[in-house]
Amino acid sequence: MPAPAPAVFADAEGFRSGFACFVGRPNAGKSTLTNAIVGQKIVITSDKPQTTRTVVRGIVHRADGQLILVDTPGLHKPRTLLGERLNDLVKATWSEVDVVAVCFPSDEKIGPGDKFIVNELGKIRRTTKIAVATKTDLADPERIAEHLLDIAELGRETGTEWAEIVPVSSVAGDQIDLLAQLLVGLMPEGQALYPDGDLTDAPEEILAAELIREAALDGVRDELPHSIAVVVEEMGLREGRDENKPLLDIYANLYVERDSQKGIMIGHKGARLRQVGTVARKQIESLLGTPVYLDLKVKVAKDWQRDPRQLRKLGF
Ligand SMILES: Nc1nc2c(ncn2[C@@H]2O[C@H](COP(=O)(O)OP(=O)(O)OP(=O)(O)O)[C@@H](O)[C@H]2O)c(=O)[nH]1
Repeated sequence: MPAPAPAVFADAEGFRSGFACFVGRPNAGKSTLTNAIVGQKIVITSDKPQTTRTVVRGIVHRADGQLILVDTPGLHKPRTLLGERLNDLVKATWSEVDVVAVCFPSDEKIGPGDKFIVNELGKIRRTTKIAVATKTDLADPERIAEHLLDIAELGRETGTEWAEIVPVSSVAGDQIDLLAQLLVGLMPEGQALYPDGDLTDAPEEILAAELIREAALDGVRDELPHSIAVVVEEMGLREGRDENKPLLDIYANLYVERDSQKGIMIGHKGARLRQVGTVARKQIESLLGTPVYLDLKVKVAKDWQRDPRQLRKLGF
């Protein structure tokens, strides 16, 4: 991780800086909201629950402050060792940030999963909590009003004091700027923590691996999404290229848990893997701004979600 360097606003009076994280049950829209606030796709999203596994920071630069967003996996009842590790990661993050924003999707009623999260969050006393009603484009005004009341009620029931309750839509871009402004206002006074213009401090290898995983998740079903892990083994500019025509070589392995899954990932005559590679390559090129050569291989790491040694190897 590069050392944070002070930015131009470092000495501006009244400048605020700090850390916030979005939490919420799987699929609540946390990653999409992170990308919307940062203004660029730095976190992968998908319609499969529990997509987020790594903690990636998004950095929001505003005239009045700098907001560092930490993305966390959805908290859920753990069924595997991976599940337990992810839950631990979530709680460790909560106690380290200045503000925790709990996301409640407006198109769904508040349920036991949300209560579980807010109760757990209540145990972390000092952190400021706000509630975000996400996906308001999927609900009509009456439903949103009812949802906001339910969120306030959940706060009362669990003894949680919401510093704000904010409805937003990442897809429609509604109230995103307001949310950023409110979050910055809740940060402690202090100088910028990252250089101006940096959008994330996640290493490029991690970003590339995540974009490959996102492409691989598209169109797979059942338990296969959870079985996919991607590791970038090697990444570097190809030597001997003209300075104006760089090419970034990326060698990555896509792990699944069983031979049958390997077959599905590769597809008929390799068609599916080629498609995943093409989609991922374009996304990586657009994020990093360099043409990419992507060498993607599918490997089997038998039952890796339950095996401590393999989990470590895959970065968990
Ligand atoms: N219509 C609409 N859909 C949204 C909005 N925000 C997110 N979604 C969709 O909801 C799904 C889940 O979004 P994510 O951002 O991946 O959710 P998450 O909370 O990060 O999910 P996990 O990583 O599983 O914890 C995706 O299909 C998104 O496109 C929104 O504002 N409006």
